[in-house]
Amino acid sequence: MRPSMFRSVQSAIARSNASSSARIPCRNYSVDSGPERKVAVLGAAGGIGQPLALLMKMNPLVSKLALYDIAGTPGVAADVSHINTRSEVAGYAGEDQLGKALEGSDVVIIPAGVPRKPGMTRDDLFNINAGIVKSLCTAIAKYCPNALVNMISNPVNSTVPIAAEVFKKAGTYDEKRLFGVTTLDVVRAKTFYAGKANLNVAEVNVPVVGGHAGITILPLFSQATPKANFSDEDIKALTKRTQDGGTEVVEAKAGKGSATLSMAYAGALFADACLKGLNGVPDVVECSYVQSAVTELPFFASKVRLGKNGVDEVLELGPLSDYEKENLKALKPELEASIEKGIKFASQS
Ligand SMILES: NC(=O)C1=CN([C@@H]2O[C@H](COP(=O)(O)OP(=O)(O)OC[C@H]3O[C@@H](n4cnc5c(N)ncnc54)[C@H](O)[C@@H]3O)[C@@H](O)[C@H]2O)C=CC1
Ligand SMILES: O=C([O-])CC(=O)C(=O)O
Repeated sequence: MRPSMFRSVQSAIARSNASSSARIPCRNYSVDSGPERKVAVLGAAGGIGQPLALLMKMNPLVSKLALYDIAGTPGVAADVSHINTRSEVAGYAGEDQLGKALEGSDVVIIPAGVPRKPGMTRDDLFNINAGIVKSLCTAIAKYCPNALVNMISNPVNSTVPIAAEVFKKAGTYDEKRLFGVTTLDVVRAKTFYAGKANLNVAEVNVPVVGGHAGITILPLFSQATPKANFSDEDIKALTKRTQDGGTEVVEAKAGKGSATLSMAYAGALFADACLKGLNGVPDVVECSYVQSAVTELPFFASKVRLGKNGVDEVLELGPLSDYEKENLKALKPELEASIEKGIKFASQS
C-alpha cells in the first residue's frame, strides 16, 4: 500500500477503535474523509472482485460501495459490510439490478469477465470479454454517464477502445473519464527493480507505458528512481519479467486463473488515485491506458495527472534509452491491431 493510502486506512481504523472503546456509536468518518463518493465494482464476486471490494471498503474516501455481479454478490456484500469503516455496502446480483448498482456512481471499476489459463494470451479472452464489457458500458452510459470508468477486464488493449465506442454511440463519451488499469505493471516493475537493486521498494518509481499485454508493456527503467547501476542485460531481464508478470502468475496458478490479489491491490491504488483527483488533491499522477496524443496511436498508457474531471493531463513519455526506443517501435503494430479489433467489434455488433 502506498504510504498515504496506508495512513488513511490506519486513521480510519484508529477512529473506529477509539469510538468502539468508548462505546459511543459513531458513524461519522466523513469529517476528514472528503465528500460523499460512490464506487461500484462490476464483477465483485470474482477472484479480483472480492479482495478489491475489501480494499475499497478500507478506503475512507468511499461513502457508498455497490458490489455487482451476475451472482454471488449478496454474500460478498453482507460479509464486507460488517467491517466498521465509513462506506455503506450494498450487493446487486443479476442484470435487472445493474441500474441500481450504477446509479450515482463516481467511479466504476470493472473486473468482470473470464481470466486466462496457461497457454492463452490475453487476446484469447476477447471473444467472451468483449461482449461483457460492451453490455456493462451500455448500462454505464445509461445510469452513470459521468462516472470515471476503471477498466480491468482483459484484453485491456481492446476493452478500453470498445468502451469508448459504446460511449460514443450513446453520446456520453468523455475521454477524460475512461481508464485502462495498467497499475499492476507499475507495481510489478517497482517490485522487480527494487528487489534486484536491493532498494526500499516504497521509494522506487518506474513509469510503465504502452499497453497491457506482452511486448506492449514497456517499463521505462531508464527513468526509474532511485537510479541503480544495471547492465543492459539486467535491464533486458527486468523488462521481460515485467512484460511476462501476468503469465508468471497464470502458470503458477496452473489453470486456476490469473493474478487476483496483486491486481486487487493495484486496482485499489488506482481507484484511490481517481478519488483523490476527483476530490481536488493536487499532483496525483499514475500511469494509465487512456485516449492519448503522445504517440500516433489513439490509446496509449503513460503517466496521467488526475483531477476533478478525471484526466487533467496526459504526460509526455520523456527521454527514452535506445533499447526503450526500439521496444516502443516494436510494440506499436500489436497495440494498433488490438485497438482496431476493439473498435471494429463495437461498431459492428
Ligand atoms: N488489467 C489487469 O492488469 C488485469 C486484468 N485481469 C482481468 O480481470 C478479469 C477478471 O479476472 P478474475 O477476477 O480473476 O476472474 P473471475 O472469473 O474470478 O471473476 C470474474 C467475475 O466476473 C463476473 N462476470 C462475468 N460476466 C459478468 C457480467 N456480465 N457482469 C458482471 N459480472 C460478470 C463473474 O461472475 C465473476 O465473478 C479477467 O478478464 C482478467 O484477465 C486480471 C488481472 C490483471
Ligand atoms: O495475465 C493475465 O491474464 C492477467 C493480467 O492481465 C495480469 O496479471 O497482468
